[in-house]
Amino acid sequence: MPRADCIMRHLPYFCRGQVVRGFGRGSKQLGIPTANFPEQVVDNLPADISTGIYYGWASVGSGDVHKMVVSIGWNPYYKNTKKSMETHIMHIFKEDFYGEILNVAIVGYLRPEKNFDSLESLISAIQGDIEEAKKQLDLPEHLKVKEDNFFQVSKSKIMNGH
Ligand SMILES: Cc1cc2nc3c(=O)[nH]c(=O)nc-3n(C[C@H](O)[C@H](O)[C@H](O)COP(=O)(O)O)c2cc1C
Ligand SMILES: Nc1ncnc2c1ncn2[C@@H]1O[C@H](COP(=O)(O)OP(=O)(O)O)[C@@H](O)[C@H]1O
Ligand SMILES: [Mg+2]
Repeated sequence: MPRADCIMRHLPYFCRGQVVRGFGRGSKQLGIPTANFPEQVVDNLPADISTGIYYGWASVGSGDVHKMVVSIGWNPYYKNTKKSMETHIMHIFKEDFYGEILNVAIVGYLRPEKNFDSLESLISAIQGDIEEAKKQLDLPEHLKVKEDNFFQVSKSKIMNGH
């Protein structure tokens, strides 16, 4: 079976988890903050979901649903030894949201993780991913996932707690 089919079989893929601290490189070095999931969430991904760069929708707590890009893997540029799953949300937040619940719906695959010979080329690749994701997410098949019950449930659950 072609590689892309293996990935697509799982999509859309929904998951939620608490936002934890990573290495603090996302915003400081790259200018692109990524909300990192705990190890447990990463370990629970389907075994055959490929590492790489994906796009989809995300919300924080019971907040609005925004476009996002997510990187799953070992960040070859930084040679991480632990697999991570990091989401950059295409939205300006007033403050950090460590400790909050991040809801993520992955709808499409962009590319495998790569190594780069400079920080500038890593940054421009990520910026290219963001532009491509924004375009893809305007397609009707992807837009409908934004309205999925997954995001509604996260709202009602949190409201019931008050
Ligand atoms: C859309 C996107 C694409 C990425 N692509 C790569 C990649 O190809 N290679 C790589 O080493 N890291 C890639 N990264 C990961 C960045 O290196 C990572 O976000 C950065 O190390 C921040 O890590 P931190 O949250 O632990 O601070 C990507 C991140 C995003 C959001
Ligand atoms: N648009 C955004 N997308 C993702 N995270 C954001 C965004 N805006 C602010 N943040 C905050 O920035 C943090 C990620 O910054 P980053 O530099 O990647 O640090 P870390 O290594 O701790 O993940 C997130 O956990 C979140 O609290
Ligand atoms: Mg991060």
